[in-house]
Amino acid sequence: MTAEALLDSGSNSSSTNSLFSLNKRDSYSSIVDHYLGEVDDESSALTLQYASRGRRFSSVSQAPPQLPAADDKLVVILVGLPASGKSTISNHLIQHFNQDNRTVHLRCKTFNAGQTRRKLSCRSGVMKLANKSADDLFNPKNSQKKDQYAKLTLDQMFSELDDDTCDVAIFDATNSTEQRRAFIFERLRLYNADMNRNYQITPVVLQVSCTDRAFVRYNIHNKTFNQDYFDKPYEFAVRDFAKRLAYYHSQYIPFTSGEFNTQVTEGKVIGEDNGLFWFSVINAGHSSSSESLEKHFPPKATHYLGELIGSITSFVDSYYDLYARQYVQDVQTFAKNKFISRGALDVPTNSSGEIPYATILHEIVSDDYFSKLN
Ligand SMILES: Nc1ncnc2c1ncn2[C@@H]1O[C@H](COP(=O)(O)OP(=O)(O)O)[C@@H](O)[C@H]1O
Ligand SMILES: O=P(O)(O)OC[C@H]1O[C@@](CO)(OP(=O)(O)O)[C@@H](O)[C@@H]1O
Repeated sequence: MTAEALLDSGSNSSSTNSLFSLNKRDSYSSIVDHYLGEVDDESSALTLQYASRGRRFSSVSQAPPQLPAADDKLVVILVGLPASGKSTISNHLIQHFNQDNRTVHLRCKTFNAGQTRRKLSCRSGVMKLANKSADDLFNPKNSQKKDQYAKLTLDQMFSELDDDTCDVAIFDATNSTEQRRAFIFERLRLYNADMNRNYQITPVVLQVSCTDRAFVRYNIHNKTFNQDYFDKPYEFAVRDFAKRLAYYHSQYIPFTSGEFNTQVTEGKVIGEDNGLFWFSVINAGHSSSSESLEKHFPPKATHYLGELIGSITSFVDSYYDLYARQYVQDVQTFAKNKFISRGALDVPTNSSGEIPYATILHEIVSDDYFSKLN
């Protein structure tokens, strides 16, 4: 099945939104241009069939440890529910790469599907409210619409990797279904098999999960100040985000070793084995993984790839100590407080100009709410 068919299968909705009625093969840039009136002649549609070729990884002796091998790129595929900490942890990963001798020279960039959505659908800067379920992007019935933003973001990512403007690309989306991830892996294999492409890309899955209810409440609270919700009343924002999260829970399939093995096998079968790596951060590193996380090096892995994977391994292993202690303290402090000032925003407050957030948060994101999540 092709990458396009993979994403289209399983989705039975048809959209009337003009963005989605554009030709599937329109690139991110051309669609952004269409909407924002910017000029950019980039085209990154993937239309090829697999064309197997020899790997172009340099041998160990050719690749100085501090420098990227000429044709090696890394894509970090984030997997995790909304508000699990994906964007925060990926920013920390970039900070870590910038400080690690092995990776300090790398140009890292995040490609965020949520930003693409906001850029294209919140043109006034404000997220429009869905009046009916057919307009609600996060309702699983409308997953095809959300997939379009992910596809555009991926197009942009491949285009920038191929233009050599970054070495490590982080694909920041929930990527919460197996079907979505199969699509991404398929796109990566197509890229690697394309004789006209300049690089070879190795995928890394970074699964981020958050099961601690105090962490989830704190994270949702912080989400209500982001670009989707800054203009909306606190209670509305919490309710809307909680609904979004419940939708995601209803279709979330975590990455597993079974899926890992399937993807490794697929790469070998078509002769495009670029390796695959899987890492996991649970509760900001406060909990450890019960699963055996997997590393599959490609047949001609370079020293450079080994250094990169070593750097990510040390990041994940020390994540809590180096990046999350303050966060855990903040969650504890937050759990003790009851009010917050919401600045000049026109939202209901008490007589001191504060929002009784704890009451609202615990009423909506209640223990009952958690127990009903799938
Ligand atoms: N590891 C973490 N360190 C610090 N803050 C975090 C962490 N994880 C989550 N948060 C808080 O939760 C909020 C939501 O996290 P975010 O990274 O945006 O989640 P996601 O990208 O999965 O939707 C952040 O704005 C931040 O305040
Ligand atoms: O397409 P998926 O994988 O769901 O991911 C993109 C979506 O993730 C979200 C989930 O809330 O990310 P973000 O919080 O970064 O804004 C949405 O904004 C965005 O539309």
